[in-house]
Amino acid sequence: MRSHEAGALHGQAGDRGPAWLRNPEDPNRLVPHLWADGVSKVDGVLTVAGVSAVDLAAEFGTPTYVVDEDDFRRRARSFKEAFPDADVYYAGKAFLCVAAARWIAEEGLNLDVCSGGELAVALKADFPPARIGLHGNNKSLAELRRALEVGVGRIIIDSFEEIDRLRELTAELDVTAPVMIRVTAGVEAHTHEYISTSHEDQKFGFSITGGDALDAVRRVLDAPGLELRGLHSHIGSQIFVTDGFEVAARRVLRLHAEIEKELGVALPEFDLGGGFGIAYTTQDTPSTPDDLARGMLKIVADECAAMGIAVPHLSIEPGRAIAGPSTFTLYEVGTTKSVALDGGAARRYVSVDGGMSDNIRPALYGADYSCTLASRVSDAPAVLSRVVGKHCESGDIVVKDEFLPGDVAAGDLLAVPGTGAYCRSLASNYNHVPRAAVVAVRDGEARLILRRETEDDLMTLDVG
Ligand SMILES: Cc1ncc(COP(=O)(O)O)c(C=O)c1O
Ligand SMILES: N[C@@H](CCCC[NH3+])C(=O)O
Repeated sequence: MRSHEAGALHGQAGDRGPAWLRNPEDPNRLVPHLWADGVSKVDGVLTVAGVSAVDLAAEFGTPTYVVDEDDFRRRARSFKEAFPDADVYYAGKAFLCVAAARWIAEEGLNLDVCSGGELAVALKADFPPARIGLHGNNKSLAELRRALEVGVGRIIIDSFEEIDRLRELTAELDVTAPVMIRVTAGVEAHTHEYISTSHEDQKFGFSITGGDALDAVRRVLDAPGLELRGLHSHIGSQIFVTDGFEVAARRVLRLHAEIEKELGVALPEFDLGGGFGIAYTTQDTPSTPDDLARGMLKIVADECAAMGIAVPHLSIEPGRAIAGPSTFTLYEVGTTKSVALDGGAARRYVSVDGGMSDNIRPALYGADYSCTLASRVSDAPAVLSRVVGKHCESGDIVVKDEFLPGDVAAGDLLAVPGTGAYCRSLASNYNHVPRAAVVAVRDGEARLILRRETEDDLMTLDVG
């Protein structure tokens, strides 16, 4: 893992020099760590698990998210193997559909859902409810009721109102709800402000320093239908600097120990959350699950030993680190333009047939991506290019700066790696563009797992 300066924004624009200061990479070769295991180039054509991008575009159209199923499964398994004594909850908000939920179940992971909709997908996939955790800072009564009725394994409480709602619902349904309490440890996660969740001034969790966390613990312990399993801390997403996890673990374990000493309750569990960063560009060098496990398990063990408490049963919630690298988005180029810049330089704009409706992350967080020509070999000199979408926004950027062969033209296919997390799940219908399809590829076979929306789908909602 590379070391970072505190405060740098990783995977977001601004954490590295401008692309034009870097050397262009050979456009006919891939930088392996940005792509799923099964992806390579054969005579310039991108292939995944033995299927060519040209064939995928012909069969499924573009834009399409293409998942290397084995890569997704391998990443899920590698968290399980690195944390053998912990429960690994895949964070479904990163990407969820029935097929993905089944892969997660088959690889032995648990599932974190954060809405009634995600819960419904999990249930449609026959995901065992006891292995599901329900998150959310504003769960509705209906969502809580459904979770209790189907018997989810745990509900992560995020507000005082939720404690009252659960108290009433558990009495009405005559059930006991296993719960965790989400706390904010007051740490800086060194990621984009919008995906940072453990500083004090934000909406998630109960503050430890402000005393709400202990208050929530008392109230839950007082509620007859609630069984408090432990504390939960999630400090943010796309994090590379592991100090944040360490500080948070220490602070939460101190509260855990205080609960044992002051209230006489030894909580059996502790959830460390997710947030592990992935490589979007050549500048990002993420930790492996093994690295993460070594660091996090040691901190927990050392801290518990220092405080004289038993090590609680741990859980983690990786989302992006499982789904993100498994997928690339395949686009077709429609138009190109060269624009003169101050100082005599030019920028080449390459427009593709998707954009912020299938990947809002560049517009929302200034996130940086890379891309490659996927449909042919090219010997044309590389030109600094900006890949943009088809939406009516100048911020509709897919890849801010990339060296692409100067002959890229209408009809070429481009592929953007690392789009498995928070792209389809954050997709929109902006400009009434139907949401893109998701195709899983394994052993030379491509299978549609989420079909493309159609204009008819959009019209069904418009009741005139
Ligand atoms: C509570 C919780 N757990 C897990 C995750 C997954 O985060 P990531 O996809 O960065 O691993 C999130 C999202 O940030 C979250 O809010
Ligand atoms: N949507 C964010 C991550 C949020 C994680 C959920 N709390 C991203 O794309 O980076």
